[in-house]
Amino acid sequence: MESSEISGDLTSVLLTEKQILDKIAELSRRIEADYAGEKVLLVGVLKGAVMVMADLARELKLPIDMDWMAVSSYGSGTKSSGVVRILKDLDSDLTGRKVLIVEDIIDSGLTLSWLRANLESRGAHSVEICALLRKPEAAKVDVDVRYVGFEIPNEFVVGYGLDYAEKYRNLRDIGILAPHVYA
Ligand SMILES: O=P(O)(O)OC[C@H]1O[C@H](OP(=O)(O)OP(=O)(O)O)[C@H](O)[C@@H]1O
Ligand code: HPA
Ligand SMILES: [Mg+2]
Repeated sequence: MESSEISGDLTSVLLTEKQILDKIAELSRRIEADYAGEKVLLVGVLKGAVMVMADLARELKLPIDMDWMAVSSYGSGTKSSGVVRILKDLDSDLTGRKVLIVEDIIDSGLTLSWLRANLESRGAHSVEICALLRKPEAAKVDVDVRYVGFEIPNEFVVGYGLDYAEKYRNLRDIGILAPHVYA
């Protein structure tokens, strides 16, 4: 995307590509220490988590499997509907697996609290969460997250996988979406 096309759509850049990649490296070192000698199943939550998943998976010096699930609670707006739908299920059997859910953002927490319960009910050995971003002020339910990259203010953000109406996912930085875009 041309920066001239989107510069007016962002109020500011919140996190640069470098800050994001440094954080993913830091989280990877913690994950490697916690799962040393074990095989982890990374479960990426489509579509927002594709960039985090791609960078985290390549940064981790651990044997991993990767699988994907697509759930949606936002439709095309900026508010969670609270109703989580499975759009695409996992291919893997979770029995006895050490599962690490990889997410871009925890906003209300509704998606992840539902997803964790869903995956736990499939007989996984453990289900932990790695989320690049969390908005503490937006939490509607408490989610126990082992690995969090950044706590961010309660603003709608886009880029690095995060969209508004399917746009902006390919921005390398994460920026705050200008209210005029969705007003
Ligand atoms: O904590 P919550 O309030 O539940 O919000 C977080 C979820 O919402 C977004 O996904 P979305 O459902 O918009 O789908 P997408 O990943 O395809 O963009 C985001 O990627 C998280 O998965
Ligand atoms: O701030 C956000 N940006 C993009 N997608 C999202 N899904 C939940 N919160 C957000
Ligand atoms: Mg998502």
